[in-house]
Amino acid sequence: MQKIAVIGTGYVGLVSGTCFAEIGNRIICCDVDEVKINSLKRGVVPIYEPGLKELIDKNTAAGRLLFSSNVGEAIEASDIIYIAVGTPMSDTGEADMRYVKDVAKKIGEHLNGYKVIVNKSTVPVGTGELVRQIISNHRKYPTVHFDVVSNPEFLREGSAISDCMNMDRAVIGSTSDKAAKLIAELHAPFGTSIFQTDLESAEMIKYAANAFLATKISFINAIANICERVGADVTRVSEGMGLDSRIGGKFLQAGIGYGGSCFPKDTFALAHIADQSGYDFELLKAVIRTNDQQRLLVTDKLKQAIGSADGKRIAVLGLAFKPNTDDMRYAPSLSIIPELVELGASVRAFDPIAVESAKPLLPEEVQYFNTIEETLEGCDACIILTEWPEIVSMDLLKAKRLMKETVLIDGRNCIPQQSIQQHGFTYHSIGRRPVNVVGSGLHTANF
Ligand SMILES: NC(=O)c1ccc[n+]([C@@H]2O[C@H](COP(=O)([O-])OP(=O)(O)OC[C@H]3O[C@@H](n4cnc5c(N)ncnc54)[C@H](O)[C@@H]3O)[C@@H](O)[C@H]2O)c1
Ligand SMILES: O=c1ccn([C@@H]2O[C@H](COP(=O)(O)OP(=O)(O)O[C@H]3O[C@H](CO)[C@@H](O)[C@H](O)[C@H]3O)[C@@H](O)[C@H]2O)c(=O)[nH]1
Repeated sequence: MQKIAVIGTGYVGLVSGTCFAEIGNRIICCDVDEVKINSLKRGVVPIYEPGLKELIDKNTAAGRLLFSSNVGEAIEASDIIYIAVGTPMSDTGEADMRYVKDVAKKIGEHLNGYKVIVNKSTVPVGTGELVRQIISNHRKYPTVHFDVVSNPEFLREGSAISDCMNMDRAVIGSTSDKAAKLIAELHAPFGTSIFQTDLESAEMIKYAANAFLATKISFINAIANICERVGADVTRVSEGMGLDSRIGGKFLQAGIGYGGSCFPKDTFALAHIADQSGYDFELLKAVIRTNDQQRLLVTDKLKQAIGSADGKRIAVLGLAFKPNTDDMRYAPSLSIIPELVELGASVRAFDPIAVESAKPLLPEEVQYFNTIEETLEGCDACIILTEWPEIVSMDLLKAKRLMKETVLIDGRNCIPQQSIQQHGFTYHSIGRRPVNVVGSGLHTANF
């Protein structure tokens, strides 16, 4: 049993802290946000993540998982300190390091014995060294030692607990073999394979992994755009490509591009790190540009289908950046809906979970509904932005009866081809070819 303080109870701190408690450690999840900590103490979980509330309840009841807004006390009472604070995108695109620096200072001030400081936040190369310096500069007891480890997090929102419990690998970077071994042992109950390396390489692995996944997405989106022009079907193309084990089928789902709390900011941050190092990462900059352009396709396709959006009633299904989360960070809906409102459309929105997080971020003219059916009533077109299971399996026959015009813009290529064929929608996708159109070069069809 290790005594661990996890500093920062955002997505990563809360999920990884809870998973470390689940395997028998004593965890104090701490945060400067007292409102968040107080709600966690009352059993109210501030984020939506399947299975998280149940796991938190179980581990708090067992006394293994505690919450505190006294960060200093949590540091003093622990042997391993995980830094899991945010590193958001700054105005200039680089990672904003102010929270990591604040925490490092706090650790220095409360270093009352040997501790291993582990960085879980996604940070530029060199942060481990920076953290070491800040702690040293603020040490109350200069003879007390500590080691710094980089252990980046690879969980995905929506499947975070399973990702944490069944990691493909734990990346552990440190200059201290003793500290690296301690963190490797911490992961043993998960059965995780360990990849041990130096501090700087561990920090780079996280950015490189996210940038590579983002590249796969932008690549398949570019292929989808070509498919539309030449009459191929991107779904079949990505399936066929993915069967090559050197390529793999994951992250080849074409659509309106990536959003979320990580890919947008981490691609920008890596491009910035590259610039600073004197290397112009043109490839990554093209990935970012392709992603920005991809979400513009929605309104282009809408105009193509219904002409002007002015005065039209448009249903938007799905607001979160992906299913199974209420996270709205860099969600495509945040740029597409304001554009629709600007074009004069009356927007009716549905999301099974994310409405409350979305409302403050969207124009006040947007109307929200509790069911897909209510949302679709009298609409001139329906746009799918998130592939929630209830949206993917919506009753298209009912939808057809409720809507004024049966126009469907599927930004996630998620509606089964057969359903579209059966129900006579004017269907626009991102590079899919309707099943009954052979070799026509068309990407839209009226059945
Ligand atoms: N969200 C993800 O899915 C994910 C996955 C892998 C890695 N990451 C990385 O992990 C880090 C955390 O991401 P997140 O989404 O959990 O962040 P978040 O922004 O949701 O939460 C960060 C938390 O840190 C707290 N905090 C800020 N300064 C603090 C301080 N001085 N002391 C104590 N608490 C403080 C904030 O109040 C907030 O609750 C980021 O670097 C991110 O890139 C995120
Ligand atoms: O084939 C695909 C796969 C994903 N996406 C989009 O890409 C974004 C990110 O999806 P996903 O990676 O599933 O979610 P995140 O929770 O953002 O997780 C990513 O970002 C985290 C934070 O760094 C990392 O820990 C994870 O490993 C990494 O997958 C979402 O908008 C998805 O819709 C696609 O468009 N096509």
